[in-house]
Amino acid sequence: MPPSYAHEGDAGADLRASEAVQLQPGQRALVGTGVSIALPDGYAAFVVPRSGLAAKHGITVVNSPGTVDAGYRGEIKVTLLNTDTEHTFAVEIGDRIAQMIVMPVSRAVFIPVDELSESVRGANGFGSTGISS
Ligand SMILES: O=c1ccn([C@H]2C[C@H](O)[C@@H](COP(=O)(O)OP(=O)(O)OP(=O)(O)O)O2)c(=O)[nH]1
Repeated sequence: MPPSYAHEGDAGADLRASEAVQLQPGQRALVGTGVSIALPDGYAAFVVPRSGLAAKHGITVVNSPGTVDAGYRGEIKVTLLNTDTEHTFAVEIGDRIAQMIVMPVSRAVFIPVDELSESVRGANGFGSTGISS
């Protein structure tokens, strides 16, 4: 089995294709990795694109970041998308198609309140900063 990380210090563990797929321009495909994991409670894994595939070939992950729940025991699959408008992209078995980042996560619970605490930003968003009034 190849090492999980391409280099010491990498945050993302390599996800490799367990099947060969041809991605036509604009086409997406759910690609198997042959990997199943059991994350500890309080952790999640996120499936994210590889920068090199994106920059060189326009290959991305449709649902990036794909969320792998701690309770999931099935095969991790990658929803690859070929954003290139001209070239078909060939995925071979064993190719590194994405990476997986494992992180501790908190689980949010919504609690209804009448008022929220004040902040400098308040309700301003969507490009509201850096504009002179
Ligand atoms: O890129 C991904 C994203 C998810 N999964 C697996 C692990 C995850 O735990 C499960 C469900 O993912 P998610 O919760 O995003 O799917 P959903 O569309 O909300 O469906 P579900 O009803 O199964 O939760 O699918 C993958 O293999 N790859």
